[in-house]
Amino acid sequence: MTEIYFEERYASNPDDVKRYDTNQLRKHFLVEKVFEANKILLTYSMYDRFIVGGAVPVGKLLSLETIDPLKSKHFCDRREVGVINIGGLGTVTVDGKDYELRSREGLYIGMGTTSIVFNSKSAEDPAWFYINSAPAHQSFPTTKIGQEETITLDLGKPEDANERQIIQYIVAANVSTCQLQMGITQLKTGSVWNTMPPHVHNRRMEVYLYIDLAKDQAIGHFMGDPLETRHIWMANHQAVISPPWSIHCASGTSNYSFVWGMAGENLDFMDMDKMECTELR
Ligand SMILES: O=C(O)C(=O)C[C@H](O)C(=O)CO
Ligand SMILES: [Zn+2]
Repeated sequence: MTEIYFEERYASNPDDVKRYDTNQLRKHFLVEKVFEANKILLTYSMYDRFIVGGAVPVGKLLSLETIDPLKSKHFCDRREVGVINIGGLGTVTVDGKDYELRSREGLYIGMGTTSIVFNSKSAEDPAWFYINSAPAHQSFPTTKIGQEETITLDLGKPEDANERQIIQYIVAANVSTCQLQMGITQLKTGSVWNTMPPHVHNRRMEVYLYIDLAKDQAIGHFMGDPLETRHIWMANHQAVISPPWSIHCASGTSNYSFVWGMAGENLDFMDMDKMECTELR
């Protein structure tokens, strides 16, 4: 029996968030613990009913079984799932079929799947499976996204300290998906700003998981109404929920990467209402 822990997060009204103090901001939007050995940790956000979590199998299998808030027999009865491995070599077995995932490889799992089992090749270097999930209306085939199947966009400039690569895994151009999109953005050495100029997309919520950040470094993540921004200080392997009305961008004390995941009204990755950085308040 797999130990699955879940937490539920309700959606907040932007007018209320203006009055949140540091602890309230962290309680509602920060996901401090995403990964724990031999457990599946999940956070169910009411923003687009997006689930974010992690599975780290160390010397045993972990099975993504349903959780009570879903009131469904299987986790994927009404949902699709995206997985990106940020650890060592591992396998995801979907309805009996093995998908081997190296580090930075991804998997889309379609609605109607009845069994999802995570395994690591080695207990010394376990796989770290990062999980995103959203409600689905149609069953699309389970599809592995190797690094060669990703789409890379080069953005930013070193002189603006935001030179980075957006690596798209689950986007409509390469995987059939109902509403879930996922990818990784990697900042070049010396660049610290992601998503600058920032944007909102009222049609989609988004979650960022920060990775590749050294232990003695930190991320200052900006969120909120563009004219009422707030910040949350974050560490490596923490995630942050961005409501559809909120900007989501950060500066690190060094370079880093992050996994982004989105769900909502459309699959148009470029649907963003951008702000000039000089307009932010
Ligand atoms: O650095 C960036 O720019 C991003 O990675 C942007 C995210 O992908 C995003 O916010 C997409 O809506
Ligand atoms: Zn975004």
